[in-house]
Amino acid sequence: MTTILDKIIDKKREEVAFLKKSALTYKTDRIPTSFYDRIIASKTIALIAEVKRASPSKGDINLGVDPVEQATIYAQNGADAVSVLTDTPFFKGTMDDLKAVKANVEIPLLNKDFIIDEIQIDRAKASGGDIILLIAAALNDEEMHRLYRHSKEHGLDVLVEVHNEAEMERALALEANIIGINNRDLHSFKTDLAVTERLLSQYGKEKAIFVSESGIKTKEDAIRLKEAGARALLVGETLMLAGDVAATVRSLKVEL
Ligand SMILES: O=C(O)c1ccccc1NCC(=O)[C@H](O)[C@H](O)COP(=O)(O)O
Repeated sequence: MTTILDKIIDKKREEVAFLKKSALTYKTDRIPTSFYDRIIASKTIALIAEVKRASPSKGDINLGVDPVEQATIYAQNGADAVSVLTDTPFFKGTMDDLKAVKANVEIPLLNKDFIIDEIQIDRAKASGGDIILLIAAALNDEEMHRLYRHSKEHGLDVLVEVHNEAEMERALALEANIIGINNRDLHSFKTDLAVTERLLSQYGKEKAIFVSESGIKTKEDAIRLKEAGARALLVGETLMLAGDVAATVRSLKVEL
C-alpha cells in the first residue's frame, strides 16, 4: 500500500532531480547556531515551535500566517528553536519562509523537510537552517549514515526522527545525539503521546536528547512528556491555531 510518506518522498525525488539540473550551488560560510547546546543549558523543557500552514493530516491549518511574525512571537516568549516547514506540495511552506525567519529571529531554525539528498542539506544551511531532520522511516541505513555525516561535517545539528522500536535502534546505532519521537503514525495519522512514553521506558535517556513530536496540546501534555523523559517538544498545529500564541508558548515551557 502506498503511504503518504511514499507520496511525499516521490515528490522529493522530483524536486532533488530539478535542483541538481539547475545551475544553483549552495555555498555559505555561515556558522550554524547550536540547538543541542541550548537544550543542555535549559532549565525547562526545550520547545521547538513550528510554522506550519497546512498538512496532509489536517489540510489547511493557517494559510494567512506571516512566518516572521509567528516566529518572532515564538522567540520572544521562550521558544528554543523554530521549525519552518519548507515543503510546498503537502505543507504549503517555502524556502523563502526559512530565509525570512532567519533574517529576523536569532534562535536556531529547524528546516523541516523530507531530506533524501545532500543538496537539500546544503540548501538548508545556505537558507538559514541550523538543524536538519532525518526521518528514519524514509531512509535506509546507508542513506541515514551518509546524510547524518554530511550534516555534521557542515556544523548542523540533526534531529533523527523515529516512531517505533526498530527505528529507535537504528537512530541509536547512528549515535545520534538528538532523537525525535514522532507521536504521529504516518500511515493512520493518529497521534498518541503514549508512543513517547513507550519508547522512553525502554531506552536509556542518557543516550541522547529526546524530543517528543506531534499531537502536543496542553501544559499537562508537556508535563506528561517531561515525566516520560523528553527534554524537548516539537509543537505545530496547537501554536498555529492558538488564540494567544504568546501565552501558549509560555505554558508549554515546563520546569525540568
Ligand atoms: O502533520 C502531518 O500531517 C504530517 C504528515 C506526514 C508527514 C509529516 C507530518 N507532519 C510533520 C510533523 O512532524 C509535524 O508537523 C510536527 O511534529 C508537529 O506536529 P503537530 O504539533 O501535531 O502539528
